[in-house]
Amino acid sequence: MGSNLVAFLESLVKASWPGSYVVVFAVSFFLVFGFLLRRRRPPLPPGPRPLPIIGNMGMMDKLTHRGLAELGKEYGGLVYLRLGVLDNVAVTTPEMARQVLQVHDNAFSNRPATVAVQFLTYDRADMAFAHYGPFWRQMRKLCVMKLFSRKRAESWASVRDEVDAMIAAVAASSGRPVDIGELVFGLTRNITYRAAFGSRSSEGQEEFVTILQEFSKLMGAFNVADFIPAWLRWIDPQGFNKRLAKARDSLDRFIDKIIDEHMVKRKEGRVEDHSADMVDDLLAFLDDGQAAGGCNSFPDDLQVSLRLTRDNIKAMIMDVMFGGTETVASAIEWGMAELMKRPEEMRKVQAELTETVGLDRKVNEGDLEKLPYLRCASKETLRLHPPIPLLLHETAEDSVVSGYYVPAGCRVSVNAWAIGRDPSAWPDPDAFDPGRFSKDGAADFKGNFFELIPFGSGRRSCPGMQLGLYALELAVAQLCHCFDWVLPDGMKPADLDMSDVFGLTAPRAHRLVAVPTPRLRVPLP
Ligand code: HEM
Repeated sequence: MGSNLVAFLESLVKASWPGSYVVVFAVSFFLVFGFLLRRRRPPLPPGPRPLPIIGNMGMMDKLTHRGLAELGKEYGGLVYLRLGVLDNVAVTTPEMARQVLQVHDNAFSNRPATVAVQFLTYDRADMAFAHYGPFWRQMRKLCVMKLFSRKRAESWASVRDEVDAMIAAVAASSGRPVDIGELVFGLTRNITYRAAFGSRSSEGQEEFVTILQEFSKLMGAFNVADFIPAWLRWIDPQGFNKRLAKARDSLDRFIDKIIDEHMVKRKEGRVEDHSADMVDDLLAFLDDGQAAGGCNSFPDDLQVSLRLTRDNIKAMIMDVMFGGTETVASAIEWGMAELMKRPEEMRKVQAELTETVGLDRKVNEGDLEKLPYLRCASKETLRLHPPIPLLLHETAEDSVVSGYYVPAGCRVSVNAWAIGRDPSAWPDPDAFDPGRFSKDGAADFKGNFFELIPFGSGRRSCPGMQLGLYALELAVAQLCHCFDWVLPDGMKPADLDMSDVFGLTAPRAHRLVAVPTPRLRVPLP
């Protein structure tokens, strides 16, 4: 290759074409400059040797939280993989997570998006996939101050009411096996649906669930287009593009109708602050010449510059549905499964509930902060089973982390699952032991304790954390307080299967089924 190039340059000079000296000089300059630059650049992080063109695509089955944790043990906390044309780095230790999410957070705060995600989020018109920048900052403010804030009565009321409805459904099945997985997935879907659209009608919900399922399949599917150069994507050998267009059309039809109904309600002045849902909140920013007014009671700095399109509103609603449904459902189901596998831990949680709440009423919101062991059990559940096992980030610029070069546009997977089970951070890391948190007061989710990052840390951390924790703790508290549970068909706790499946979230591979019997002295409604 080198000798061919030299021969080519010589032939240019021999041809004595007037421009040839300029071409020879320019090519030589760029070769020497490129060589010097690469020599001065620190090495890429260690990792398995990539093959020409396809890189490490032969190891696609390793790209799960478990597979990447194994690679981390072999190569260290920062592992480099090349997938087709894409640079990838996996982060598997608390210290490397701190480097990426805190020390170099400016460079690591973009989000990667597959072809499907890009299309289904209306070209990153949402917050979760928006690149870090002014638009994302304004959306984030809107979420933290309004959509998911403590003051937003409708979201919190929907958690309370829906948990009560779930407890009534369990009471009606007393003495018979209950599919807890199915139950809690329905619970969180109802909570987010109602918080987003204000409606409890199950009629529209079924259509919406079908749309969500198709979105979820498309976002998680393997698509060749993600690994080839952009100019070749039109080939679309798997016929993905048609399915993507159809899925987005269905969402357009569904949400446009809801937006239109909400706009009529706003025009007629029928929206009040306390009953506003997320569509109402977002419509206050719609760029249709009639923004503001109605239920808009935002802090001044938010009212200044945020103007949304219908696409922004649709994409944002999908963020809430995806961000708040499977994550919370998976955490509740794992929490209940761990407590059933360790009956002595279930007894400790129930003893605390009996002592604090008594057996004559259900748990209410105010009780939660007086239940420290329940909080420890929630932390332990999220340590062992972070609902989003890989936090997906992308670099905005070239960086050097712990002496290794990470190029701009590199996809970064921070392995929250591996970090929660890192043996140098957690003694006996695979054991469910809530008591470990009673001793360690520093272990919280505020973002500075990198050994425990189920909600991420830093700029892109979860804005729905308070709402998610509230739903998780209220549901687990209510299920443990109102009922005693045994596994069906004489199954022993030790036989309960605890395997998971890998996707954007990591739910249980097999749904948790158990038999409830009432525990309170008062009848449940
Ligand atoms: C147990 C419950 C939950 C867990 C464990 C969880 C976890 C996470 C994680 C790990 C991230 C990414 C952090 C990062 O990349 O560094 C995230 C982001 C996000 N979550 Fe949650 N989440 C939960 C509940 C919720 C709820 C209830 C909502 C909304 C109602 C929500 C909305 C979001 C959104 C919109 C983002 C994107 C933030 C951004 O990119 O700036 N999450 N969540």
